[in-house]
Amino acid sequence: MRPLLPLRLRRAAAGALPRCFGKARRGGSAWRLSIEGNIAVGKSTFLRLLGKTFPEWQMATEPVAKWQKVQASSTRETSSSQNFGNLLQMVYQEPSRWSYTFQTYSCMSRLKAQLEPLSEKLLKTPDPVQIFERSVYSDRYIFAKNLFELGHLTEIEWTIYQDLHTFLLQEFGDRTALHGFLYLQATPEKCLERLHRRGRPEEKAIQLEYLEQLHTQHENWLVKKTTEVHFENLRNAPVFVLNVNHDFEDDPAEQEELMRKVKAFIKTL
Ligand SMILES: Nc1ncnc2c1ncn2[C@@H]1O[C@H](COP(=O)(O)OP(=O)(O)OP(=O)(O)O)[C@@H](O)[C@H]1O
Ligand SMILES: Nc1nc(=O)c2ncn([C@H]3C[C@H](O)[C@@H](CO)O3)c2[nH]1
Repeated sequence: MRPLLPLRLRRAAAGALPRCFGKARRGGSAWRLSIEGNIAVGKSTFLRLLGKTFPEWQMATEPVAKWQKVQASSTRETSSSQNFGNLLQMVYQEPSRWSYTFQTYSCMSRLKAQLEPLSEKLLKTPDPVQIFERSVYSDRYIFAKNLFELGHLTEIEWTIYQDLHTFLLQEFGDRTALHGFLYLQATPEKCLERLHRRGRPEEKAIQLEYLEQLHTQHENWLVKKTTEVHFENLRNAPVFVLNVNHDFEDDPAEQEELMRKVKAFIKTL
């Protein structure tokens, strides 16, 4: 495994002072964070709030629509109109058949999102920040790991997935690295309540037990740090835990407080 310097050391080596927020733009870079959290905890809602509060930041939503309608990527010769199916529905209906396919596809779509160049607008911003909804890391250390532990990924599938994941992340190294994580934390019961309220058809059969398993995976990776991770920069990345059990959607004071906390966290990076 090629050793990767922790990102903050690489920034320091390149002359950028990691504690100085204003220097983040040197070398055309931005502060890169991922929002992590259980299904329906409120990541998209939180991302929209961040977008409203900090319109100059660049946000990358989770590409759920692509998973719900898998299409061939278009080339000059082919049109991308053919729909090959709803992979999200397929993985929930038949997890042992479709988990490997899903994780390969979701990992690739997250990798593409993390490799997107900074927008012109962001490049003109003095303190550029990019926020991703989940990451190539949650793909492996939350979902794929959980599916393997549940027996939906076989030993051989899990081995190949991990091999591919490690290879891709080592190859793209710096370009996929994140400076920190915003972990939206709520009880699995609260997530189930929100999941039912949202009513996404593919998720109808999700039971509390699945959300409990995913909650444990998040806690082990981001809070207890007992999950074995394979990337030096990931081991050292700061995690900011935000308790979002409280329904903040109609509470502007709570929203303001959450946004203030995020800004303060970024200033510590
Ligand atoms: N803090 C909150 N208070 C009240 N309702 C919320 C809150 N956050 C989210 N919701 C509601 O919960 C539901 C799920 O939220 P959202 O779609 O943002 O979750 P998510 O974490 O992005 O889900 P997924 O894991 O599927 O991507 C939505 O109906 C949303 O309106
Ligand atoms: N199996 C599986 N692996 C993933 O990496 C993954 N990421 C998200 N999801 C599911 C959760 C929501 O239903 C829906 C939107 O987040 O997609 C995933 N499911």
